[in-house]
Amino acid sequence: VFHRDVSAIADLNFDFIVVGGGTAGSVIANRLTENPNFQVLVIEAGPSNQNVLNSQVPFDAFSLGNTRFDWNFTSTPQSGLGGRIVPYTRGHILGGSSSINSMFYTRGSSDDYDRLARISGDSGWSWDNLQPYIRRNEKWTKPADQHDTDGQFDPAVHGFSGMTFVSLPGFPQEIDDRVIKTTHQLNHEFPFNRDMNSGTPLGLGWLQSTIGGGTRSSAATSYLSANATQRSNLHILLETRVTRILSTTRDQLSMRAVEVLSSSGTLTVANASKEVILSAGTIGTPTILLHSGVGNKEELEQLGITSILNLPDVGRNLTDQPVISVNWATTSQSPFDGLLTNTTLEAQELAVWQTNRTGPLVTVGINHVAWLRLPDNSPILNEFLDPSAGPNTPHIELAIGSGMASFFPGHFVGVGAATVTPLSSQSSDAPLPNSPDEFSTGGTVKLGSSDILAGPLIDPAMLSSKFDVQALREAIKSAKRFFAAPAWKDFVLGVVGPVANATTDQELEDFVRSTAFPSGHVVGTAAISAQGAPHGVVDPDLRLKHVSGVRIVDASVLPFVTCGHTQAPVYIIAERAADLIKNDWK
Ligand SMILES: Cc1cc2nc3c(=O)[nH]c(=O)nc-3n(C[C@H](O)[C@H](O)[C@H](O)COP(=O)(O)OP(=O)(O)OC[C@H]3O[C@@H](n4cnc5c(N)ncnc54)[C@H](O)[C@@H]3O)c2cc1C
Repeated sequence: VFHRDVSAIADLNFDFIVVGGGTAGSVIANRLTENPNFQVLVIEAGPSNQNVLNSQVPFDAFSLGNTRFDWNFTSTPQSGLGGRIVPYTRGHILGGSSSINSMFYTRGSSDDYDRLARISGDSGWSWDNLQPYIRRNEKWTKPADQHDTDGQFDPAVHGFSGMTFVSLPGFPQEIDDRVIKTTHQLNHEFPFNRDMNSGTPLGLGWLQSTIGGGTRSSAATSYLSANATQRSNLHILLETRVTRILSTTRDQLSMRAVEVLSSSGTLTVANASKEVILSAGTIGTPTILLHSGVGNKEELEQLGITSILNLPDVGRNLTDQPVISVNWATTSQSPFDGLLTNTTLEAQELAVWQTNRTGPLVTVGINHVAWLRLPDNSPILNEFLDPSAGPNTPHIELAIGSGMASFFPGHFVGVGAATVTPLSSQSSDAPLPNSPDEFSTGGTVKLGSSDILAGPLIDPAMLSSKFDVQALREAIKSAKRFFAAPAWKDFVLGVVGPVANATTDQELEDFVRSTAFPSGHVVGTAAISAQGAPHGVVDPDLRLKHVSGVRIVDASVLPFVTCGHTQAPVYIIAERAADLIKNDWK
């Protein structure tokens, strides 16, 4: 049942209130309302995803930033980026960031989850024990062009009856054969990996995406499809912002109420008899907690916010993967090159998409990804403690695409390169921890004022660690080796843009610092830690530490970023969280 006005729920009683109808919030809403005895309210700040064409057409994913479907946050000036302020895109729409993201489906490595189990002291978060939840989420389906996918994935590691569609690329690129040939020619550096979601992502393989039938499959289209939203025990209040969570008894640390700002500007309070579940994302969740007086006591009091609980790690340890892009000119004659900039061709292809959900618009223009480790003898790994979760975990991602995905007209191939295990250190003289599991990054979400409507101050401390810069530098060198393979002879001409003339390490570093941007894979601001640990924000069962009635379920709880894109980990965490909550209220 959808509502747009807070008055519509005034007379209703809820067992659970889910704050944020995003990736995780949609999972929780669906799974809890499978129990007809649970009355659930979801409060989402953004509008409905219904009929938002750009959220449906995969190729249009990039057009959703800087619109009303984005919170339109920006970072604080980043000294690691030469003082630049960078956009901080976050979904402001039902389905949250899953309604606006690039749809890569990457679980990360088995090492990542085993590390989470180690950090939390809860073996329930290990790779093996999460397998049922991975399968509950995933609904593997054929690609839009129905091509033969034999050898392009491993069916044994996939779920076929879950909720969110996952498929291989549904439109061929002219470079596909050359990419695969390169895995043979440069087998040592870029070995073919049949399935990057098997727990061992290293190597180069076919990208899997949350796309089904040529259309984006988001948390809203899967978990909040009509099947769920027709349930009389599920209420979804759209275009309504939660400003704070509030104490409900004289015991300040029982917080089962939320303060809600309606679209017309009035403040009201809604109560949950069982739990409030914060699923407002890595930026939204700490923002709400800080406004509620849960955070660093001293910092909050300086802003005039009454402290309810001194929990200094709220908003700390914000971790994001820095990305750069590098392009090569080619001799291609492909009509689809520059599609993003050719409005006439894109309109024609949109008509094809609208008629039968095929054509180049069924992908984001990337068909392959390479996941690479820095060599064990790399000087970077001598200088820094290896930040990866283990030997099956890459440090670098190269997303490889033809000119289709290029932002300029012309004929190109390109890579989006990321440091997927960033360190972004607290300060250059911060002592090294004893083990990588103890790393905490220097990124933060803070408040600049007690005004509940003032935006958060987002500081990802991007490229503040030399490791992150050096890994990106290695990524560029690796991509150059990739396109120098014989497979690219007579096709690839040369690197374009400012990196073309960058040969020394300093020149490459200058390029990295002047062009890197955040990936959107931001985590860590309400991190899980072991039961009873003095640090962290939530216990292993995702309850807010020292508080009753509040759980956090979203990307903010990840204490470190998994070695890939983060929506699959969020779906997996949310599926298990739903089970934990249901079990607690049997
Ligand atoms: C541009 C971009 C591209 C990305 N590409 C990929 C990709 O290709 N593959 C991948 O795996 N991951 C990708 N990601 C990351 C992935 O989408 C996120 O990690 C994941 O969706 C986060 O889920 P979440 O539940 O934590 O938050 P979200 O899905 O962002 O949900 C939070 C929800 O809470 C709502 N909200 C926030 N504050 C309030 C409030 N005060 N009151 C009410 N509602 C509120 C928001 O509007 C939103 O709907 C991308 C992210 C971005 C931004």
